Amino acid sequence: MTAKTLDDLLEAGVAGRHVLVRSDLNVPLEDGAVADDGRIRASLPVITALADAGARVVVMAHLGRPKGAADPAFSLRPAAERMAELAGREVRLAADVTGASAREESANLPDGGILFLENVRFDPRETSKDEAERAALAAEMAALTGGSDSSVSAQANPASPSTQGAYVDDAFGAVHRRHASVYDIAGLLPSYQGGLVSRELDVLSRLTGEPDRPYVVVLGGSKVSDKLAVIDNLMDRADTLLIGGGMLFTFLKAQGHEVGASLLEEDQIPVVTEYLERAEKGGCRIVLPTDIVMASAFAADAEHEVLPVEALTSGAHGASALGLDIGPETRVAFGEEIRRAETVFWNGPMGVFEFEAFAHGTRTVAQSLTESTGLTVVGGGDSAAAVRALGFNDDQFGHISTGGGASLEYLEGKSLPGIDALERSGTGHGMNHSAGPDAAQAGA
Ligand SMILES: Nc1ncnc2c1ncn2[C@@H]1O[C@H](COP(=O)(O)OP(=O)(O)OP(=O)(O)O)[C@@H](O)[C@H]1O
Ligand SMILES: O=C(O)[C@H](O)COP(=O)(O)O
Repeated sequence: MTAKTLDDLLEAGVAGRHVLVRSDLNVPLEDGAVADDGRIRASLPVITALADAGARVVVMAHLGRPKGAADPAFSLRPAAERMAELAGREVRLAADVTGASAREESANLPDGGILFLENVRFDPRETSKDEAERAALAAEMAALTGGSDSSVSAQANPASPSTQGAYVDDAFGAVHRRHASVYDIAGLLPSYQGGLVSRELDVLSRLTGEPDRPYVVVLGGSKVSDKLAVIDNLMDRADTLLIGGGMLFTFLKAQGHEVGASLLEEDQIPVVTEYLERAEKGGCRIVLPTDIVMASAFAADAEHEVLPVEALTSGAHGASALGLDIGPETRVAFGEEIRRAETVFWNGPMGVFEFEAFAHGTRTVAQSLTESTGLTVVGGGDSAAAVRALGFNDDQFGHISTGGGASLEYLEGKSLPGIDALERSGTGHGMNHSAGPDAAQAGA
């Protein structure tokens, strides 16, 4: 089962047609402005390629997690404005998702025009667990492609080839969500995989297939339980796992060390112990830090000292001390492992990089990736933001995944609803397309 791609759609011809594009424009904002435009830049090529080919491009995206109602703090306006700057052309923004404004703006969109719908999560049906609710919203979204007669559903509309709509999913960061604009919509229109999704899947599949060795996975961050399933899957594939960030303290605790007030997930200790035993029996090496930066408090200016891991056993550092970064000896060791690797996947900062005093581990890992001659992949929203905040450029890495949860779920071997929906659409199974040239293609 393969999904149809953007090239298939461009070949079929898009001039004068409405094309709904789902993008992941979930970017951090600071004082109402876009703080990191990585996801906007990554979404630009598909949108401009369609507009350049004469499509009427209707972009759907979410921002943050508003509570199913319009909330100006989560408006896509800053993202639309940034997109307009980057694209050097007008980008219009509807005042709602599928309401009167969206219908009117969409109907009046000229060939080559770009329209953003408002944050799709302003409509509670977008993320609803109720399939019928999601389906109703998806039908309204699909109807936006039907010209001015928005009351005609996409299924019922025997649209002529010149007006028939299409759907492109380019939101890799959201493909793990069973949401109306990601999943349900693909059952209503001829659907295509965007170039960003194709590229992400292409790179990430090299990590689950036959990666060049040594294959080193660097894991950090703060969500220990989220990442344990990834460790389970990757232990059979990677040669070495380097463990840093908040998650390392559950490993140290499992080895009998005292970790004070450091991040700890006590209930995961048996799981972690099993991983350490599995690693000892051969196969994958799990490399833990040999020294830690212990701080007196979780603060940018907290007093701190470097302690060798053995010194943690006595608990002399006190119950309120907490580990906020890997130490200098560990930085050197991790750096060497990374530079020797032919394939590196990194997810999760090594320390609290937001505080300069505890950013050294993350900076060293990022620097070492840039010095590696192999394939280097950075995955995870915070990890991508960290490398940029620390002054690195995207092109210093083989690939910076726009997906956090999505890339992890992919590496865990989970099926991704957004991808499944496109593949089903590609084979025509369970689809309900309107007639037209793409309907024939979708059933091919
Ligand atoms: N020792 C530590 N103690 C507490 N927090 C830590 C520690 N090391 C790293 N962190 C925090 O981990 C956070 C990032 O973790 P997370 O697991 O969310 O990363 P990610 O997977 O890249 O992001 P996302 O989940 O958004 O895709 C950062 O905010 C960082 O400050
Ligand atoms: O930031 C992300 O990982 C994606 O945009 C998905 O966002 P979500 O976790 O709120 O669904």
